Amino acid sequence: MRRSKYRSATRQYEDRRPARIRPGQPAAKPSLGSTIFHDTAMPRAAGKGDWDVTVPHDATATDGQTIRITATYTFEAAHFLPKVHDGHKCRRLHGHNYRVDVSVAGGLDERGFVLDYAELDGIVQPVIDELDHRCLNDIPGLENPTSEILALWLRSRIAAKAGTKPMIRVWETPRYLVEVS
Ligand SMILES: Nc1nc2c(c(=O)[nH]1)N=C([C@H](O)[C@H](O)COP(=O)(O)OP(=O)(O)OP(=O)(O)O)CN2
Repeated sequence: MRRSKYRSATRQYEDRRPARIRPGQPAAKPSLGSTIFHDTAMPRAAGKGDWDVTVPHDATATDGQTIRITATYTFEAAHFLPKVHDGHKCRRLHGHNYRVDVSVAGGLDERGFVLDYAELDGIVQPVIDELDHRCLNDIPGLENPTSEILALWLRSRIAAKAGTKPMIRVWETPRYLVEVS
């Protein structure tokens, strides 16, 4: 019973799926009070009917709100910092399990998305793959791969592909974070 409901809801969703939207494309403007989501696959609260999510006001965030989505990526890489002093431990080759958070802000499109997470992944993951299991110093632009320079490098690569400037956070370790916006 639950499975057939799910299939039916999936078909409904696919029928209503909008055309692909590029990042930075102007947001559509839903009318005030419009219902943006209705999914019969969602569980129902007893006696309360289907769950409708009703937009309480203009969903395009033109009233000063900032809506930002963030996706997190990880990769492992080696590096050394050639510009620190001779005795600094980070001058020696060593490795990190990096975490990168990529955030994009904007108005909502007709789907109610700033950008589909999957579209963001399609832009960012190939850039992350260029870094994974590499010595960062070998990559053009990362000859001195501090977290700060890595964050700037990532921002410029992702901005070129996305058409919008993301906020980047690079975690070299769970305690050390660089943020560029
Ligand atoms: N502002 C910055 N300072 C430092 C950077 C940097 O990119 N920007 N990088 C380093 C080194 O890469 C270093 O490896 C950082 O990690 P580390 O000090 O090793 O931190 P750990 O958590 O790994 O420390 P342990 O106590 O050795 O486990 C240094 N500074």
